[in-house]
Amino acid sequence: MSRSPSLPDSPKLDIDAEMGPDERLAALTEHFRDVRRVHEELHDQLDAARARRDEIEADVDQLERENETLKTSSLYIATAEELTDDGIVLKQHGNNQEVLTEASDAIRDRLDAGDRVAVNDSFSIKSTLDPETDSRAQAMEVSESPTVTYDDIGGLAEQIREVREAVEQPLIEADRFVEVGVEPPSGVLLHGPPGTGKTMLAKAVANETDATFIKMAGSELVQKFIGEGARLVRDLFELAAEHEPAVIFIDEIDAIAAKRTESKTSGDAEVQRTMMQLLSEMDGFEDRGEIRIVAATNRFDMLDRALLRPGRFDRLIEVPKPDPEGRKRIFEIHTREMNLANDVDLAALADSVEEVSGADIRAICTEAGMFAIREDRTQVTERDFREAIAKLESESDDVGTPVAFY
Ligand SMILES: Nc1ncnc2c1ncn2[C@@H]1O[C@H](COP(=O)(O)OP(=O)(O)OP(=O)(O)O)[C@@H](O)[C@H]1O
Repeated sequence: MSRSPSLPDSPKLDIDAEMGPDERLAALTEHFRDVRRVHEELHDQLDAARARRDEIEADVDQLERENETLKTSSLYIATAEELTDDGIVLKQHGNNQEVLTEASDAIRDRLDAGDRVAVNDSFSIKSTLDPETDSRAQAMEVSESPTVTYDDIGGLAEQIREVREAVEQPLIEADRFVEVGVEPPSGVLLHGPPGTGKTMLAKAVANETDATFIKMAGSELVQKFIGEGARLVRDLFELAAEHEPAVIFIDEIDAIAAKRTESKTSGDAEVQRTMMQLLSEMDGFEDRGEIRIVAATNRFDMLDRALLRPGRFDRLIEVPKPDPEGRKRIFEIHTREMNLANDVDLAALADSVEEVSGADIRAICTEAGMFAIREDRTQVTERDFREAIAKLESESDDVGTPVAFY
């Protein structure tokens, strides 16, 4: 800032009693001239000061406006992926750019990996955001690392091989697909009776590829989140982009993608909109990077064929009920942690139950364990299994054997 100019000296009147009238008049005239000169100088200084004040006021206005814009300017949303000693690894939503940034101790203290934060242009964290409590969070089950492994799945060796080829390889060896010049399958559709391990397969592939598992149930979209289906489908893909690599699992896809002629809700414009949104997300999928989509249905016959076109669910994998060998393996898996008596013959048990699913076998094992607990025993015997089978058979007779949709 420029310094204020120094004030002119006050003029002095040189007059004394010995002066004659002419001399006094001359001195007074001289003094008057000096006073006028000083007055003019002061006047000029005042004008300059006023001009300077106007300039400063204009600067202040400008700074105030800039300050206001800075205060109100939008912040970007990002996810704190990792809190390291070197700083916080952020992934910005939308473009997925990853950066390493710093945060104040106050912010860092209340931040966990996976939290959403608001960042400015230079990626400094301005605030942390509350976990989403909206329908998006309710409608989707997100699991950073599901614990299911291929080893936990019995009797589906061929299906595991196909899922690995269609989902796992494109995720972990994306470059090879580019080198060879083939498009990996966009989506994989698992179809088969309830409780046969479709969800397990999707979880296992997410686990084995260290991908985030994001599940959405088609039936909930149309029953629970009425009017929000299309938006939730869009959010689902956005969420996956924020958590790459990710496996999107859409369970009961038939609820949003039933053939128009057969669907009870065929007239429902909302269901149609949800399905159109899904198709458009899948069609614009190529540039989505490390996201794979797995869907499941036990009503394959009902599916709108538009869903099965190339570039959409173009890999169909049937997940049937297990054969005797598969049943034995599933019995082994679900009794791994159980204290079995020597008389338990899992192969014989597997042979004696036909038409059961993996979920049924798990229920038999749990029920057999309950019989032992009820009788205060620590070992589970063959008889416990037989009684468990009889009990579950009678229960399924009570509710009626499920109609064979399939
Ligand atoms: N092949 C299998 N091997 C081991 N356990 C199985 C198998 N299939 C099903 N289970 C058991 O049944 C449970 C339910 O299976 P899962 O949810 O994967 O079936 P699903 O095919 O997705 O069923 P739905 O069509 O009803 O959603 C699993 O958590 C697991 O305990």
